[in-house]
Amino acid sequence: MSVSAGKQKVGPSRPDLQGRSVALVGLMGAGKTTIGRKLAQVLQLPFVDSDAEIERISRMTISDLFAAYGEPEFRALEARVVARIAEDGPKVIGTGGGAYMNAATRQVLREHAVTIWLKADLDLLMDRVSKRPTRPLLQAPDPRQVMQDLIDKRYPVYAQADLVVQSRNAKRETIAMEIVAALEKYCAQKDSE
Ligand SMILES: Nc1ncnc2c1ncn2[C@@H]1O[C@H](COP(=O)(O)OP(=O)(O)OP(=O)(O)O)[C@@H](O)[C@H]1O
Ligand SMILES: O=C(O)C1=C[C@@H](O)[C@@H](O)[C@H](O)C1
Ligand SMILES: [Mg+2]
Repeated sequence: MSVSAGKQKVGPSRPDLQGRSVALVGLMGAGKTTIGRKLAQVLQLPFVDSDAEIERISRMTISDLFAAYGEPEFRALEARVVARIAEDGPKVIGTGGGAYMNAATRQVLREHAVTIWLKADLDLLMDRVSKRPTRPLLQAPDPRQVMQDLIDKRYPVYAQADLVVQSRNAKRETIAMEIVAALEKYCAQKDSE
């Protein structure tokens, strides 16, 4: 069976995920939500975004949750939501940027998903996130420095993901198909172990 993203037809087969989900991790602006949605179409799986799910359940925006309850409460809620999403059958999961920093969340994702780190450089991230003021951590006097600090702190942890795909200003379909190719290789190798 061949898979296609939009008009582009690429790749001979769909990865055999053996019931696992695919979870995208990485920093704010890397494209987890945007690419995740496209990837879900290609893999014919449901797409769930943990930030959107948190907003739906709480009926509050992420910014309002941070303001009303503080970051630690948000993180606790996020860990519960990601676990529930991951345990609930195969899908593509777009995680919030900080979700993978939680050790219990990493464990849940190890058990239920193939994790992909969408890696991006500072300029790309800043270009992307500067368009909308929806990310509370970046409502700071020097958001670029905040992002650099997050890169320093988080990249060694994101590096624990099963696969790394470089995010860049390429078509969403192109990045999604790179992920499919990486998944095919990864799953084929796992199956032969
Ligand atoms: N390949 C791409 N080409 C052009 N724009 C893109 C691409 N991928 C994402 N974007 C844009 O970059 C912005 C950030 O993307 P997105 O919201 O998917 O990031 P995210 O990783 O989910 O961030 P967060 O952790 O804050 O949820 C969005 O405006 C999106 O439209
Ligand atoms: O990187 C982060 O810590 C965050 C990323 C977003 O997805 C949201 O989950 C929130 O703005 C926090
Ligand atoms: Mg997102």
